[in-house]
Amino acid sequence: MVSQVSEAVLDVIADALVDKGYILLSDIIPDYVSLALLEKMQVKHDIDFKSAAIGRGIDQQINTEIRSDKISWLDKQDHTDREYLSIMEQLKDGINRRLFMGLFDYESHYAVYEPGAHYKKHVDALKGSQNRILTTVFFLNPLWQPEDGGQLVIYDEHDVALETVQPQMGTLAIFLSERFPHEVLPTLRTRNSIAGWFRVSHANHGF
Ligand SMILES: O=C(O)CCC(=O)C(=O)O
Ligand SMILES: [Fe+2]
Repeated sequence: MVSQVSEAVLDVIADALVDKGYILLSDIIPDYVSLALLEKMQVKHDIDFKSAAIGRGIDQQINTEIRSDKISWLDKQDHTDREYLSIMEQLKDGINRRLFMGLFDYESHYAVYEPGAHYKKHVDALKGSQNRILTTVFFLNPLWQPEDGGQLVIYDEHDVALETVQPQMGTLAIFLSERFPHEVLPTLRTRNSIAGWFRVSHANHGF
């Protein structure tokens, strides 16, 4: 079954990206999809999650002072992943139709933050190199409490905190990758999420 994102929701997302550059949504991904994704993460855990690296290409390195999550990339061939990716595809097309952003593809990974893990403040798009335009973070943690930590804090260009997002099951954050520094506060509970990036192609970007 492929779930549909309504035109009205796509309008809301596009308007928010123009007005503020980000949006937090809580009911865009159906529960049966979120539950399947969470179940898959829990089953896969310790099988092929790898320590996440920072940087790109030959500069890539693991630095647990900066980030200490473990990741596994989504795969179009997988039935459960495909359900999520098809919703992201609808977002891509809907946003492109409204805002002409030229979003071209989407890469995403599951991420597990074990107790104590965090990701220090950073910006997802390093000048020009990866063509990341829009970041998505989808959270898969039922019954999260503020005292569990692990919040996603989104800052503005002047490092003023704009939002402190609880990583609650079903919440999707979308923000412009170059504009918003953000961090994951140390978590006290195992924290599951899917981080993803809509990118423009090299050809579109003029490199
Ligand atoms: O999981 C989150 O809340 C954000 C993760 C993140 O910033 C990243 O993977 O780049
Ligand atoms: Fe990030």
